[in-house]
Amino acid sequence: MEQALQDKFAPETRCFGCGPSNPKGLHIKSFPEGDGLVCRFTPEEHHEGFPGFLNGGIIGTLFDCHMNWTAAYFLMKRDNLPSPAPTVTAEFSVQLLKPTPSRQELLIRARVVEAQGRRVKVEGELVASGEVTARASGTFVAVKQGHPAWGRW
Ligand SMILES: CCCCCCCCCCCCCCCC(=O)SCCNC(=O)CCNC(=O)[C@H](O)C(C)(C)COP(=O)(O)OP(=O)(O)OC[C@H]1O[C@@H](n2cnc3c(N)ncnc32)[C@H](O)[C@@H]1OP(=O)(O)O
Repeated sequence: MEQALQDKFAPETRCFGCGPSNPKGLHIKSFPEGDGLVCRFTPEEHHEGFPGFLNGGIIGTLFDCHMNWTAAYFLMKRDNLPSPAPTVTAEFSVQLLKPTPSRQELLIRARVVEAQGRRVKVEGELVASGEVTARASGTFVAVKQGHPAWGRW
């Protein structure tokens, strides 16, 4: 199987949601598929909000990181960069449509809906057993040299 973008481009990073090197992180894995990226994530019991259902903040982190990588990968392709652009989250919002079951594999899809310069808008959805349980949208910005995140991935 092809490597996840996080493992291929940023194996040393420690982001709570997507850093492969954070021993306490979620270790999400994003893969290009169709016109966006997909991520499959199986929660653990300590990610629950109530028994059998996922905590809303964890859902937010899944979207935050996966949409961030969607923006970073989009900019890499658009601008012919050697690696994903160093993007940070400027804003994002999540709609929790129904409780998300936590004891199964979940699918998160994301795609770019608008891009201008360094700013990329992304939309995402979380699917459990074929049902969309949450949606999200966000704005991600590629940072310039001098930003605290520059060169830290
Ligand atoms: C080997 C290499 C491997 C590389 C591998 C890379 C992997 C890449 C994936 C990483 C994945 C990590 C995932 C971590 C996810 C976090 O946790 S990131 C941490 C949380 N986020 C932050 O700390 C960001 C804090 N905010 C900031 O630093 C700054 O406000 C920002 C977002 C960089 C923007 O500041 P700026 O660069 O000065 O940009 P600015 O000129 O003000 O705005 C640029 C554009 O964005 C728009 N914008 C700015 N802020 C906002 C906002 N809040 N809402 C809407 N639009 C906004 C502006 O309107 C402007 O739009 P245009 O006028 O150009 O159309």
